[in-house]
This record gives sequence, C-alpha cells and structure tokens, in this order.
Amino acid sequence: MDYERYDRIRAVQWQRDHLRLLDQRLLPQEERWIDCRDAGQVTQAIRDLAVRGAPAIGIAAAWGVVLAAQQHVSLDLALAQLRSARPTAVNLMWALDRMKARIAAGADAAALEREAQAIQDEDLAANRRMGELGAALIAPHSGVLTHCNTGSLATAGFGTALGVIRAGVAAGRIERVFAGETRPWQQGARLTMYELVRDGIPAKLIADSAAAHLMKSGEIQWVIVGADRIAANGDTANKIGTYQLAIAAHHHGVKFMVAAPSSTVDMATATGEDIDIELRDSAELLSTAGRRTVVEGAEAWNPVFDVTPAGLIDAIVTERGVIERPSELAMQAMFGR
Ligand SMILES: CSC[C@@H](O)[C@@H](O)C(=O)COP(=O)(O)O
Repeated sequence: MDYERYDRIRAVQWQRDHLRLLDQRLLPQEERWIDCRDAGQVTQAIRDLAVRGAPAIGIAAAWGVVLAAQQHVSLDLALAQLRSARPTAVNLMWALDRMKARIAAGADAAALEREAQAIQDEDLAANRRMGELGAALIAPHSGVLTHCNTGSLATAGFGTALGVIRAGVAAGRIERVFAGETRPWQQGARLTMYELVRDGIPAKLIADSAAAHLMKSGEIQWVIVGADRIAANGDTANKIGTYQLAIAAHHHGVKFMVAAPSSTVDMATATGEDIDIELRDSAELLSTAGRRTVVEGAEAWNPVFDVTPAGLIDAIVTERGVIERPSELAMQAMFGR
C-alpha cells in the first residue's frame, strides 16, 4: 500500500510548545491553521469542531494535557476541562485516562509528551491495520457508501472507514465510492470529498436522503462507517444518520461495516442505550455557512450522533481483528470485560 500517495494530511500537529490544528470549520474553502497554546484553547477547539472525529479529539486532548504540564498549571483542572469538551466519543475519555494514569505514576512534562506521541502514533498504525483487515472483506468490483468524515482529518492519519476505502481502492476491490453529505455540519460534503479529491480517488457525493435509492440501484455492496463509541454488546454510536443507513442497508441486502480503533470500544458501557448522545446548538441546523436559512422563530432539535444496534452490523473492524455479526460474547473475547 502506497501510503504517501493516499494519505498526506496531518490535521493535528504537535510543535513542541503548542498544538497546531487544521481548522475543519473552514475547509474546503480555506486551509487555515490555528495554534492552541494552552489546555483551555484545546478544549475550545474540540468544542467548536475546529478539530473533530473521535480519534483526533482524543489525540488533541492528550496534547492539551502536555501543554498544562509544560505550563505547570493544575493537571486535574486541565483533565476535567478537556473531558467536558464533548460527551459521545469515548476516545476523548480514553486518551485522558491514559494521560491521567501516567500523571499518577509521576510522569513529568517530557514523559507526558512521549505518551501523547505514542497515542498519536498508535492511532495511525491502527488505522493502517484496519485498512488491510476491512478491505479484505470486500469483494472485487464493489461499490461503497460512507458517512461523515472518518479520514486523515478525523484521526492521526489514513482514517478508519475512509482508511478501509483507501485500502480497498488501492487493492482494486472498490470501484465506486459514494459519500453522504452528512447534514447539518456537512462532514461528508466538505471534508470527505476534500480528502478523496486530494487522493485522486473518484467519488460521488450524494444527498443524505438519496442513500436508500442508491442502495436499491445495486451500485453499492457495503456501507462503511466509523464510530464514536462501541458499547460492550456491539451497539455503535456514530454520526447522526448512521442508524437510518444501517436500516436501509439491511432492507436492501447491502452489508454494513464499522471501522474503529480499539480506543473507540467502551466495554464499561453495556449497550447503546447507555451512551450519552451530544445535542448541539440548533443554530447548526437553522443556518448554513453562518447564514440563517430557516424562518426566524422556528425551532430545531439537533442530536449529532445516533446508535446503530449490533444486530444491523455485519462487521466491526478494529486493529485487533474483525468481529462478524457482533455479540457481547464476541466483544468480550476480543476486548475483555
Ligand atoms: C474516525 S471518525 C469516526 C467518527 O468520529 C465520525 O464518523 C464522526 O461521527 C465524527 O463526528 P464529529 O461530530 O464530526 O466529531
């Protein structure tokens, strides 16, 4: 696999005394970098979606802890602040727990810097492994649909679901790629299409509402998505709209794959019912690109994740291996209790 050809974006860049983030609110129109100089600025960047995607926010948060350690400010405060930035993606809590354990073991700023770097490096390696494992499940000449953005922008690099797609295209197994626009924040339209075009991977954007029609056409054999939290029974929280894709895929005999690193697996959460679903400002729905598009006085409900039941998932792919038709037993066998 030619990683140089398919994966050149690094959206989270540590600069020794500050964290540089590619501002995902502005893409694809503008490639602007922001510099976070303390844990508070990292928290704000996560909350405002300047950095987003479950693995990427975990990595950014780990660097936020390093900044706090370098500046000799309260680490407990920094950990609590960063943890509160967003509720659903467990990678955030997982990365902070890892940093907290190092702090408890007496790590200084330099040791914490090594830990954050390890979290980042391990994520890239996990994504590459998931790419191989996921692509191997896909028959030659297949078409796929993905949702949200799960690529280099959402991770340390290469991506989860988009990594599987990159590997599948490189291996000649995937011939058609479709991306749903992912209303309201348009991660698919703005970010996934940006990555695919940069890679030179032919892909077509669809309106979210075109997904069932696409499945009926026979053009796609797999829906491939990432995850923000996978519960102990395999129920999976991911970007809003994923659940309805899984239902439509089931109806049409299209297979459904979840690709996520083991840092997204939360064995302490029994089922999807127990996952906290982030509700964001209704302004994200009532406006487009900062311009109000809905009549003044209208209200909106804006949950940004939903839960796909394990029963609708054909395969969960992590760097540890593939679980086909996930169950609590199979999850326990791979991830422990
Ligand atoms: C590797 S990314 C997997 C998920 O984090 C992704 O699909 C997603 O839902 C991201 O949501 P976002 O709100 O953009 O952070």
